[in-house]
Amino acid sequence: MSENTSGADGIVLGANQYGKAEVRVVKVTRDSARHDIEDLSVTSQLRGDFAAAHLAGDNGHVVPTDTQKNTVFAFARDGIGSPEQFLLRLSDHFTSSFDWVEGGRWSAESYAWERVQVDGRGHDHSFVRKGQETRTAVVVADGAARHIIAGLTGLTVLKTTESGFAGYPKDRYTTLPETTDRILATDVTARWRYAEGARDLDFNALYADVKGMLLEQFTRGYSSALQATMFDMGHRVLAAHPEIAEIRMSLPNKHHFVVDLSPFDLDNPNEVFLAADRPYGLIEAAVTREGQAEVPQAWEAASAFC
Ligand SMILES: O=c1[nH]c(=O)c2[nH]c(=O)[nH]c2[nH]1
Repeated sequence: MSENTSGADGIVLGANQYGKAEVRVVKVTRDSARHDIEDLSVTSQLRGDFAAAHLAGDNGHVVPTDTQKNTVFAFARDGIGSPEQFLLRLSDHFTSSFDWVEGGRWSAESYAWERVQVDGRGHDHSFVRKGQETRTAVVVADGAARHIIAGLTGLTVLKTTESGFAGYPKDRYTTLPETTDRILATDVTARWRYAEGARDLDFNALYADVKGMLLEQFTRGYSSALQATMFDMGHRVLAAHPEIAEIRMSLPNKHHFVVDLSPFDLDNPNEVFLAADRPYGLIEAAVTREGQAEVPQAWEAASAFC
């Protein structure tokens, strides 16, 4: 019986990974009376030779998920710095400590806090959760290679004009009226992959800059479709940042329908809308660089195993 075959019936173990999911770690830095806080949900997953555990009940290679969780807390003792650096450190630790760990996937969500304002000044040790987006990071280790994907999700934006949708094909099922003045609203989910070999970047500064560019580009000019606005947002980021190889976005088109107020003898010059929650358009694309090699294994791991 080969190592990954369960028997003579030809049924074999396929790709696998395992670890601890959603380790909620909060690090307070308290070198002075003015504290800082970092708040993460970290997932650690190991890949390598774990066939014996699945096929023979032999746990000799199974670094417990409990140990993976403990390692997250122990490493946080030294500070987190940026989610990307923290995940890189975890990836280096597990792949160098255990011969049979050939790679893995380490991901994090991070939640931003800001100081409570008291008398016009940010409080030393009281914080209020920032209600905007969640920052995301994924490090995939594949032998010596490290794929780093940063991102954000839940960045809700809306513009009340300078958006339209016209010029589309019509068939017998088309009822949508063309418009040159509509609300454009979406929840931005974006992930961007750093170029190979990028390890020592200022990931926090890059994150702030990319988020700012996505927001600013959303405001700019007339949007002929969410597709065009999405491409412009991605283009802006890649043009400014050579260290970013590609960016992918998933944008729900959160429809706002003008309500017909004529039954009440009222006009409605684009002022009263029904904000529909579903169905919604879903506009997704990658913005990348011509001639650049694709790295499907990094993206496969960015979202989920299955
Ligand atoms: O920006 C848009 N893109 C579409 O593809 C589309 N389709 C649709 O019905 N409305 C819109 N709006």
